[in-house]
Amino acid sequence: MTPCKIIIFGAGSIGCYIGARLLSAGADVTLIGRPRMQAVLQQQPLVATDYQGFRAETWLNEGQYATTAEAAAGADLVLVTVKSAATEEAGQQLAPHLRPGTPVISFQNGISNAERLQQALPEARVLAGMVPFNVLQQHPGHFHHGTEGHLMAASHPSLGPALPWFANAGLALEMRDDMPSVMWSKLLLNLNNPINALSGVPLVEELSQRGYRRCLAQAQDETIRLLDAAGIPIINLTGVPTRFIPKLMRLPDWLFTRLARKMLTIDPVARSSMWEDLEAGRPTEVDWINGEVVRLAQSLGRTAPVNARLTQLVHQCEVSRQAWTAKELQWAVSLAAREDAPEGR
Ligand SMILES: NC(=O)C1=CN([C@@H]2O[C@H](COP(=O)(O)OP(=O)(O)OC[C@H]3O[C@@H](n4cnc5c(N)ncnc54)[C@H](OP(=O)(O)O)[C@@H]3O)[C@@H](O)[C@H]2O)C=CC1
Ligand SMILES: CC(C)(CO)C(=O)C(=O)O
Repeated sequence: MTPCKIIIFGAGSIGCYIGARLLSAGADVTLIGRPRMQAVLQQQPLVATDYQGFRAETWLNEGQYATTAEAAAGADLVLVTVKSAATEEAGQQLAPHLRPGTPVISFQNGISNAERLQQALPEARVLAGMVPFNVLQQHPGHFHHGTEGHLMAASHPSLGPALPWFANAGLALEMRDDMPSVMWSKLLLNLNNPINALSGVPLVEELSQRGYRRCLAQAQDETIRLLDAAGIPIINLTGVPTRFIPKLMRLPDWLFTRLARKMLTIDPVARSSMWEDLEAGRPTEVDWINGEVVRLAQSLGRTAPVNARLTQLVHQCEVSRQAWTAKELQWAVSLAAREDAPEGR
């Protein structure tokens, strides 16, 4: 295989998991992250597990973890795995160290991260990427992949040397020519992030309650209408056709649990990355998830009251840490939709 120096900028859940898998396949990987993760990984191996029984433990040597972007010098590929609020800073720190044309994949949720990263890294070739699965840091240094799906990124010849390393690591990376559709279709699934974060319970427990599912269905329906108006095709990323998901969400619990058995084969401990942010007292990515829907609506001269309300509730929760029962949240979301409806509708 062609040697390929892979830098992962953002040693958190996604960065450490992907890094651990690539390292376990013998890839040349350096993680760039905070000193607190470095301290953990000096005391114990980096552990990656998945829901299918995979487990890898890797003791990192000195060169495999760095706390500053200088370590990115000579990179053949950079994966950016920081949260959306840190995108510009990541780009600014990496910029002086990358060779012109270096491929950089933004493995981040939301719509605009790759574009924002490209602005901060004008000499690099920034490509949008998509991580469909959930990764939770179960213990410090132990990253667990809890749901199905494979990685996708914008197709580009510069990724050629890296692809066999991903395949060997059991992390298929699919090249796509329709990333706007991939990213918006993933965002439709991420609309559950604020609901999961506000519920305060694991994903399985939240999705088992119809009230929470109805909130998700309302946010998704609102977004699908806007995507149709904007002419952005929606693709299927799970076993259930994406357009059918809101209908599935509205079913009564007894029927939902029967029909969505596969969707609920999520690890009982898995939660959304937005819940993790709230729990850690960090600002969330809600402005880059529901906020993108509000901006899309504005660009079309329309409104997105459900997504606007969820954005507002998450910002409140960043301060108050108030959890919402399914009934309370459903009431708040329905009220927002009704207040926005023109008279007589
Ligand atoms: N977790 C998940 O299951 C999934 C997440 N995603 C998406 O992937 C992206 C990454 O998420 P996730 O891995 O959960 O995020 P994490 O917060 O776990 O990881 C990001 C890490 O990068 C660090 N970091 C940020 N800026 C810098 C910097 N300048 N220098 C060094 N380290 C830095 C952060 O430290 P600090 O916190 O101190 O800033 C943090 O440790 C997000 O866009 C998310 O939405 C997509 C699919 C699933
Ligand atoms: C995988 C999924 C959809 C899990 O909620 C996610 O993207 C996240 O947590 O940010």
